[in-house]
Amino acid sequence: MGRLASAYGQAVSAHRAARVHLDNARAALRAAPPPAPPPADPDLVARLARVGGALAAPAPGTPLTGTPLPVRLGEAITAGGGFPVLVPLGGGHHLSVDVDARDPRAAALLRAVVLRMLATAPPGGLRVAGLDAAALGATFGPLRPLVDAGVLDPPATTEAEVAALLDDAERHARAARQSDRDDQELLLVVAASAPPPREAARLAALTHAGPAAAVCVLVGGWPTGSSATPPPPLGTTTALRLTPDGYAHVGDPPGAPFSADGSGLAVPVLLDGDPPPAAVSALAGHLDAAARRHAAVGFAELLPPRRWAESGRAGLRTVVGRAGRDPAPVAFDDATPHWLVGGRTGAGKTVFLLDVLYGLAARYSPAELQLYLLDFKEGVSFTEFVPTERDPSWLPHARTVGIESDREYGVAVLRELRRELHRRATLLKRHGVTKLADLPADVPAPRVVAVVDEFQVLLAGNDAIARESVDLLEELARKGRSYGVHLVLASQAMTGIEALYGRAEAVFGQFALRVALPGGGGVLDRDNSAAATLAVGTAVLNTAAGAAGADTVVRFPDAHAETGALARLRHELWQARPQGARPPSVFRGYEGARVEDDATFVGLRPGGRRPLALVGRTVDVDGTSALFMLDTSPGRHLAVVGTAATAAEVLRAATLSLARQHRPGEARFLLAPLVAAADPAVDDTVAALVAAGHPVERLDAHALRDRVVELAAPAPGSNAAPGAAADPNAATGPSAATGPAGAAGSARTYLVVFGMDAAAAVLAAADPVTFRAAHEDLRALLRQGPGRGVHLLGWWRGLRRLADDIGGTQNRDDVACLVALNVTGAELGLHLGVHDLAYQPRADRALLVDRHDQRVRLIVPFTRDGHAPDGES
Ligand SMILES: Nc1ncnc2c1ncn2[C@@H]1O[C@H](COP(=O)(O)OP(=O)(O)OP(=O)(O)O)[C@@H](O)[C@H]1O
Repeated sequence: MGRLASAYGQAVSAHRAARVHLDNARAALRAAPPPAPPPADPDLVARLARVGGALAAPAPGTPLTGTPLPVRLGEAITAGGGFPVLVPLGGGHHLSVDVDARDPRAAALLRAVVLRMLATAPPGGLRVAGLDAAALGATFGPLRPLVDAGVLDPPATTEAEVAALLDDAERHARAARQSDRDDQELLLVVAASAPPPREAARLAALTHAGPAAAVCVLVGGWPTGSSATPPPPLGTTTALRLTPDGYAHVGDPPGAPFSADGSGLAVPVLLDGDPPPAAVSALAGHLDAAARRHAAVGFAELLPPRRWAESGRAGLRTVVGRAGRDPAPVAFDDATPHWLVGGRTGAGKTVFLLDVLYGLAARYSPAELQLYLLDFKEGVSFTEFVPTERDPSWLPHARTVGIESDREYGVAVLRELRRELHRRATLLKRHGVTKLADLPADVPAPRVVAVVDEFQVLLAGNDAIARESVDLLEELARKGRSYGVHLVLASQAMTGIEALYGRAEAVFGQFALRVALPGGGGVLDRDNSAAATLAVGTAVLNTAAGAAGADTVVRFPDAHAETGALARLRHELWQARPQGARPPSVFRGYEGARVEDDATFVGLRPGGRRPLALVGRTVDVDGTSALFMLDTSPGRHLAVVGTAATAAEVLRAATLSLARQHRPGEARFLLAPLVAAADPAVDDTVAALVAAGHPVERLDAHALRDRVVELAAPAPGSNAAPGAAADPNAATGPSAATGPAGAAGSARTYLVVFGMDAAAAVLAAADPVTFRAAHEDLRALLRQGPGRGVHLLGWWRGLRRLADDIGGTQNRDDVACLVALNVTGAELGLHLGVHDLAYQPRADRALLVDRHDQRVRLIVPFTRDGHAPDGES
């Protein structure tokens, strides 16, 4: 109230100042008395007095769009005395002056009217846009403080700027007509001079648009009366003509004429002059503070009065900020099932998504809403939704969260969503309905919102991942509407995505809601420039898949600036989580994997029938353990291939996981550290095996050869010989646990070779007596060893060397378990005889291939803390 009173005070002082000016002007004119006023017309005087009474009336804060506001232009000079002259402006009424603002009287009048209207409008209720090609903006110079306060746009002076201003005004008019409300912001277009014919016609059209368009035009240089090239007619406009004697003639205001015959006010009018600079500054200061208060949208505005009170059955709705002074709603429903969000980096995309996600999470319980969150960029977009050491809370709606995700993880999430679609299809069929909304109320069916930030990463490159992603996105977009699965695809660049193998329309046609943040105009139609001038913190929402004319500009709160409020809300929702709720499965692309943290590893116990060799964490939705089952089939051996020293880490993890499945003495471990790069991993493995009580033997290349020969053709009577332990899978009970390290009684033998290729020469050398190379024994061992409980786990530093050892790629099934590190997809495809193997070698990733069950998986290989990911041997 205080603010309003003060605004009113400003207005009154501006009026007073104008009076002082008037008196001064009068004094100046005294020497040249006014033209003889017409004989006193009691009727006119009475009418002017009535209108004059209204001058005191306009209360500050009066909306200017619904009904016109009487605005003072100056004082009528009559024989009976002076009266203020008021004309209606706003509410669909306009003003023209016959000379342009290069005439100081016209310029001063335009400025005075702008100031009066600003002083009367509610804060944020009036925006002023100026055109001044004739004086290059000088007309608006004295109003500079209003530009700084953000209520007056810097005047348009060039042809392009004038055209852009008119674009903006027309957009404003269309949007206002659509929203059709009384308290709509009024756009005051002040043309200091008439623009060229094309633009003049557009300006004139605005005056015909009616009150609902919420535009008021003040234009100078618009001749009245006859002229060789008459300008386009204006609608609902009071025409002002400056007369050479220093006075003005005021035409009849439409709807409230001064004259009965259309001749206008019959007395000369002394126009008000410039408002004093102090009044301009004071008003600007007031409006600036008010505008800032008005512009700041708080995070609290996005939240509902009660948590989890809404049902998502018919769709999801939230508030994302403000459009003008109103809450800006957004929805995932039949009309806008999927969203496409664009904005250059730093435009506030993450903030916008956080606003939406928290808004939804506060309205809908986890029984109504599930979130799948996927981010491909470096950053922290969704980290706050997952538990950390510092903050154990998580968002109970979140099912999966991918941070700095791999493309393979992205595809895994999309596949999981497709499975969800299929589950829902079955559910709907069972209930005989075709839409989620038609399911009986007691059937739980939460809506799913899947957010993919920087989704263009998924589609980059013409590879198998890109092709599968497009297929999945298309299917999800097409069926998601009926099944309550909604996509939000966000990107900083739409270029390149448009191609989408010619299926852009099939995919993006379903994305009815477009959100353009600064620099994100690419999500709108080519001819829709609504996002061209956005500032950070604002966005264009378009509900017609980007088509021009369906745009709403919204301001959304800076969630990053209110981390405390966000954390409080998250904790509140976390505390309210349903009993038994599990935290989301999290994939952090930058994080290594430790076998000691693996749930399967922790659960391993002696006594299992088929030992598992754990090698890493699968890049999938649940981060499942990547493992091989070492059963008795020929070829159940592990080859880790590549020059990266990570291979030694993988062998360590595999060995330690196998060791957990045997009681001391049930298995023996023969370790051959043949390359220096493996030494730290070997030492650690040996220490762990010994500490667990397992027999361990270290071999050099020659000892390795001897063992290979021995294990390929075991001595009669050895437990490892055929027949003695016919089924090693069965020989894991306590009765089989005999003998110390290396004893013949071991039921399992693991030959772990760190740098198998370093033994190639020794294995290839022919025995001087038998002329047989140990390579042949190796191949026999590979085929027959598993049946006798003997498995080889080896690191080969290249695929060629592996192929040489096994006797050519045709024997590839003799080492059926493969972990490929830094070998190329093409090389690997050649080795495996597989075309189109999408694998890009990179740090901290490996490809798991199991020849026997046709498994191919991207994994994060197990390493120890401090292991340098791409350390090459
Ligand atoms: N509504 C807002 N009001 C004020 N500042 C904002 C608003 N939204 C975002 N910002 C500011 O803009 C900056 C960038 O925001 P944000 O991190 O969301 O951008 P982004 O588009 O996700 O960028 P990137 O893609 O590079 O991560 C932040 O510093 C943030 O505080």
